[in-house]
Order: sequence, then C-alpha cells, then structure tokens
Amino acid sequence: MLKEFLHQGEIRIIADIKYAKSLIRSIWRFWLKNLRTACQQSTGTVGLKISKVVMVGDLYVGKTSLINRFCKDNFDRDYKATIGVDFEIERFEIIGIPYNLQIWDTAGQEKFKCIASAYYRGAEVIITVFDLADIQTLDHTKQWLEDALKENEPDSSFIFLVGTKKDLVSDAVCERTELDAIRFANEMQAEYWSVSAKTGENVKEFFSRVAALAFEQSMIKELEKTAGHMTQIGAGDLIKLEKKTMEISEGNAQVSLNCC
Ligand SMILES: Nc1nc2c(ncn2[C@@H]2O[C@H](COP(=O)(O)OP(=O)(O)OP(=O)(O)O)[C@@H](O)[C@H]2O)c(=O)[nH]1
Repeated sequence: MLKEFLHQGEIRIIADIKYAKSLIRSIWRFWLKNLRTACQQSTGTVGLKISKVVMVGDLYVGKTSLINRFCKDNFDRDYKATIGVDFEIERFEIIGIPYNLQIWDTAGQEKFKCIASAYYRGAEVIITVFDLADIQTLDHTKQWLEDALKENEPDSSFIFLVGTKKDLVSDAVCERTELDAIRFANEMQAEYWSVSAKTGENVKEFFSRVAALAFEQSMIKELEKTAGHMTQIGAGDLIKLEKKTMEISEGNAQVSLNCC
C-alpha cells in the first residue's frame, strides 16, 4: 500500500516536472515568436539589427589591436596610430535574426579628438580602454567617458572599462591595478574586463558579452515600440552567441581627416 502510494507520488512528481518543462518551453517559444513579430512589424521582415559600439581611450592603449584580434583574429606588434576614426562591422545571427555590431575605433591622439568625438553620438555601447601596463591611462578613462556620454542620451549606453595588454604585466601587478580599475568601473557604472590582444585572452568572451547586451537592449527597445511595455529578457546571459563568420567584408573604412 505504502509502496503503491510512494509510486503514485513519484509519478506525480515526474508529471509535475514534465508539466513545468513544457510550460517553460511554451513560454520560451511564445517569447521568441513575440521577438520575431516585433522585428517584422518594425522592418517589414525579420530585419537586420545594428548596434553601435564606440571605443575610446588614450593613444597606444591598444584599441585598434583589440578590434583586430576580435574581427580579424590577428595581432600587429607595430604601432600605427588611428587617424580620426575607423570602423569594423561584425556579423552575427541570433535566433534567426541577422545582427551586426558596428565597432568604431577612435583615435587616442589629442589632435584628432575633435574628429573622433563627432562619432560618439548614438553609441549603444561605450568601451573605455586603458593599458594595464601604464596606470596613467586608467586615470584618463573618466574624462574619455565623460566626453562620450556628453554626446549621448542619459542612461542610453552600456559602459565597459577594459584593461588591455594583460600579457605584459605579472599576475601580482595585474591584481593590484585591477583593484583600482574595479573601483573606477564602479564609479563609472561600467563593467570591467581585462584582455590581451596579443594572446587573445578574454577577447572573444568580452565581445560576446558586448554583443549579447547590445542585442538584448535593441530587442527590448523593439518590443517597447510595438507592445508598448517593457519586457525583461535577461541580463545579457540568456543569449549565447555564435559568430557567423570571422571574416569581415565591410568596414575598415578610414574616415576622412580634416582636423581642427
Ligand atoms: N604586448 C601587447 N601589446 C599590445 C597589445 N595590444 C596592443 N599592443 C601594442 O600596443 C601598441 C598600440 O596599439 P594600438 O592598438 O595601435 O593602440 P590604439 O589605442 O589603437 O592607439 P591610437 O590609434 O593611437 O589611439 C601597438 O604596438 C600594439 O602592438 C597587447 O594586448 N599586448
């Protein structure tokens, strides 16, 4: 009798789990359908989504190298200063929706600042970059961020603080610098990452996080526009990205330079 009762209990639990699983599946399917419909309504088809990412920071900190490691999987040890601005486009496909990250690389040299700042507007993501091997560059990140924020609506951009050239510093130095960096990141309301363009450490992971957050944000905006209400999708960790291709067929267009 007891055995039978327990057996029935087991069946009940299994049935409940199955029910819960099917409920989660239905909610997920419903959400995906909503997302696709939102895209279709706003573009007429499942449209291409683009997010603008702007990289700022002192000269020589490694902005271009970081982008090149991610977009072209290469690293150049020779320094070629960015003149004005440059950009790369990285393509993804997420839940069947074509998605591009437009990554703007701005010059760190003071004399090009006035050109570069013209491209800060409309940044969904602002990446402030410093060199882990040159602590002074960390001190300047707040000013870079302030300049970039001036050109954007309040609270409209995700902010990242990125320490580069991790391969150049010992673990002890890195840890010490990171204590300051994390304090800065908190003050800047930024997410902190440390990377190496030379070894590739953390580069893919970092840009995947950038893309996931930016994609999520653009979908929320889309849903808000169509459904007229806020939908919480997650915190950038629900969507796992697979890069469609490592090749870049667009971008790399050096923008013309008439500095003031
Ligand atoms: N060892 C090492 N060197 C790096 C790394 N990233 C960049 N560099 C070197 O640092 C120098 C400057 O890198 P860039 O990427 O050109 O710097 P940038 O911030 O784009 O400079 P501007 O265009 O002047 O603003 C180059 O000689 C790179 O090879 C890294 O992760 N490790």
